[in-house]
Amino acid sequence: MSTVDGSSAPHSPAESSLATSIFSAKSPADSDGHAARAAKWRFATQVVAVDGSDNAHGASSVPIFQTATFKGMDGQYDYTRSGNPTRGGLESHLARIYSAHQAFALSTGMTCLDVILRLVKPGETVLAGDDLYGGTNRLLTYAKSHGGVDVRHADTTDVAALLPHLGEGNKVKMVLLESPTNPLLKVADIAEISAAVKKAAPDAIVVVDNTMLSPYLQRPLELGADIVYDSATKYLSGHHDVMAGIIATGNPQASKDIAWLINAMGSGLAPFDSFLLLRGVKTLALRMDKQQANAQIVANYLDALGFKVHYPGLKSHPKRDVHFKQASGAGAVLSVLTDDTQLSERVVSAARLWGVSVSFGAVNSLISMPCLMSHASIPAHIRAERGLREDLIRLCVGIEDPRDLLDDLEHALIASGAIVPNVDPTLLSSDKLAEVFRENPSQWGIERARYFRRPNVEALIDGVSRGLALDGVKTIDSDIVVSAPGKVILFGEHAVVHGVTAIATSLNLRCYGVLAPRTDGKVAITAPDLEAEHVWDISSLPWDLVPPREGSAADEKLDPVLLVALEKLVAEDKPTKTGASASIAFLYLFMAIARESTEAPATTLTVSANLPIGAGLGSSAAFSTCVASALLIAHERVHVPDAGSIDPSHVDDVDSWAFLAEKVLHGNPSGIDNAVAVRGGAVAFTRAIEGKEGGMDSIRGFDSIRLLLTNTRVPRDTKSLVAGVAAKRAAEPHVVDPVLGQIQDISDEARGLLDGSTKTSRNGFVSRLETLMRDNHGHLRTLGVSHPSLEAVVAATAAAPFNLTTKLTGAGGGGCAVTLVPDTFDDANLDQLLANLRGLGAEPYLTTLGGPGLGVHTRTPSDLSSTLVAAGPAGLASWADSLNAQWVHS
Ligand SMILES: N[C@@H](CCSC[C@H](N)C(=O)O)C(=O)O
Repeated sequence: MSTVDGSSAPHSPAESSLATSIFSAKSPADSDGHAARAAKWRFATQVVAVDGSDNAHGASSVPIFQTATFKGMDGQYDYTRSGNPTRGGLESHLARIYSAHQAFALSTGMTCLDVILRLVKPGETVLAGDDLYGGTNRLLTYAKSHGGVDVRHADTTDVAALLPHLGEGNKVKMVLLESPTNPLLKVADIAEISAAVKKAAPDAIVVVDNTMLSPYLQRPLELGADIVYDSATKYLSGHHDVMAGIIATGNPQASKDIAWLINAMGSGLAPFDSFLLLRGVKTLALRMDKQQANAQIVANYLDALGFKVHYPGLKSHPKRDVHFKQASGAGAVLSVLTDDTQLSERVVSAARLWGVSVSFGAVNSLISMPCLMSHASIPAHIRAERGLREDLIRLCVGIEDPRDLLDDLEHALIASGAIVPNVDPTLLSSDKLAEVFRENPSQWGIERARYFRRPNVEALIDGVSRGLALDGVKTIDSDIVVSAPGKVILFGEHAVVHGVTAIATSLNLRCYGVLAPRTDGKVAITAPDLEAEHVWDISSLPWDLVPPREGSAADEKLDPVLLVALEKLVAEDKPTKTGASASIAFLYLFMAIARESTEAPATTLTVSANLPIGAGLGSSAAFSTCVASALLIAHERVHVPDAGSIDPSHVDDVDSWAFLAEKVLHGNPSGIDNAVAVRGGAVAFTRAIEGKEGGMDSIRGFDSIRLLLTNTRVPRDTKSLVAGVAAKRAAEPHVVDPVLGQIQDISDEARGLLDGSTKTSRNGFVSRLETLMRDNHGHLRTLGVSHPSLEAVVAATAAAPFNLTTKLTGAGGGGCAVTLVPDTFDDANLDQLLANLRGLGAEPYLTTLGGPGLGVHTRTPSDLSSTLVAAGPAGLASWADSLNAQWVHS
């Protein structure tokens, strides 16, 4: 019985708990920070790294202290019932991998439950699940009949079903859960139940039997449970050559109580068995990965044959989302119904490679009939009441080659008559199936199974292997952190449609993205501002549809077939329109850049922006730039220097991919928004029209200027505003054409000011820009695209003492206005102006014009995704600053 850190272990044999491990009692010197690094080891490392360095002879595995007694009166150990170094070594190791305060090794899983149940006094209540292992049910029944304990059962998949037992007047001392349950694989929300119990019955403890998953896949103490136990006979030891049980406790009181009971009862694990368990546990992660991959293959196979399969790894599992919220895998036990008990018996008897045996968790696969075997001790009528059907077959999957497992299972299914291979589906028409269903619903399940053709086993295995990353998942080493700015059109909106040059500049309101590694073969997007939250198996994406491509730049056109396939795929999750567009754009780039599934890195992209979305300020281009740059960096197609700026050819590549994403989002964008988002500064854009040559020129190097950006919050319809100007031009060319000419002059002059070819002082520069803005706004008013809400902002900013110049930006008809704020403008006046604008119902943002484009953080600490989301739009700027300003830009 050992503490994780060895610190609170008793030192006198006279005390009840004596089991401080010889391996954790003293810590080796930690001059190189080893302890801090070791604390971050992943599970597969921790489980192997048994700390055996402190034993007297340097034995590299924990020795077996096969002794009942220890000499002396003041040593650490006196009697093996109270403590033994081999058991102590095991317990120290397990405490760590369970994230426990203390761990205890006992003789079996049922001994663990026996010890734990002794915490309940006569008259107190144990509230347990309604699907639970037969031995658990037996011991609970005994506690009721012989110990005066009030034992109740409820459906633990529904926290509401537990609440009536927990409130005032109830004496619930213990809530006992399995998740997933044995054998129906029902899932309880451990965190939700633990929180509900703590609230409604603060003195009650939550106990979880974690045997079905082991601590590798689920650690209930981290979810709020007080005590966890496992039958270590199963996954922990892994070879069915030792019986053992583990109790892991989450707090000092539970540890103290359990330690006392184990010593008093003498239920601690024997030294030789402790050694066997310690040996077995080292391969837990390795075995479990293979076992659950095989289980997924078997579950998919039976599901494809039309059987009702209970397995949290199947999409049809009703609590799949809850399961994967609390566990990192579906486990390796599944159960299946045939609708006919005798048929099930024939299937089980016909299996050869699958051993007919109770228990699970060993490296070899087992098949059983729970009602006749592991759960036979539950009376038949109670089994029926609890939905445990007699025809249920339990499959406990091992590490064999899955092709042999499927072959043996298929042989058993055919031999028993459960399936007929490769029946021509036309022989069993859907009409015929409907008829069978009407006459005999239970026969329908079997006929339906017959209807299905044999699944393509190789494809099934391949898909699962890739999905679960058995062939080595491709991912990235650490988080990739990128950012890109929004934009405003400073001059030339609307006129640009008619061939006039428009000038857009970047803002220091930005979108930030973190691309983080995953190890599960999936790709995900989390963009709360865009309502995008999706995860996909990489292997399930439509890779066959990715168009072939040469070179590093993106295609000019979107592939319509891939686009439609992705639209359908994303629609399955019923997203909002914005969420769907963002997800499709991300997936399109994810696939088109990778080209093949084997090249696609398992990652999660998390995105957040302090830029208003859908206000004409280039938020989608900033998003597209973040997606494109993060993915290109992940594929090492864009290299990020430690200092200086990103290579211009790489910047061009990012721009081409961001433009492609913009096409997914907007159909036919001009490209000006992504050009600004990628390059920053300003861009002069002229559309090729009526034989006139177009072009896009970057303008860099001008000093940024303070800008007040005011969102009127009046929604606008860009299409009809653009059409309105075209109609006006057709009707009144004598009015509109001269206006367009004057706007061209404004853009030309502004370009000269921004690129430095027109020399002037800083004040002259700002004041000339103000004049040009005032003129341009007047022209836009003439074109009919202003709006009372915009004119109210113009008036509010022009009023004394502010005297500032404002112009609408973008489509007009509402939307946003921009106001230049000269360097000398008084702060108190600025505060007053912001308040006045808010008073008009508008949303003002103080920002600057002309900041940098694409930014990439050069030395990224890990786990930034959650802090990015937690920062929220208002905290993003300080979040970015907190990354020590180690950014390089385009
Ligand atoms: N005869 C035994 C059956 C043990 S079942 C073991 C294991 N927990 C399982 O679920 O297979 C008994 O009655 O306890």
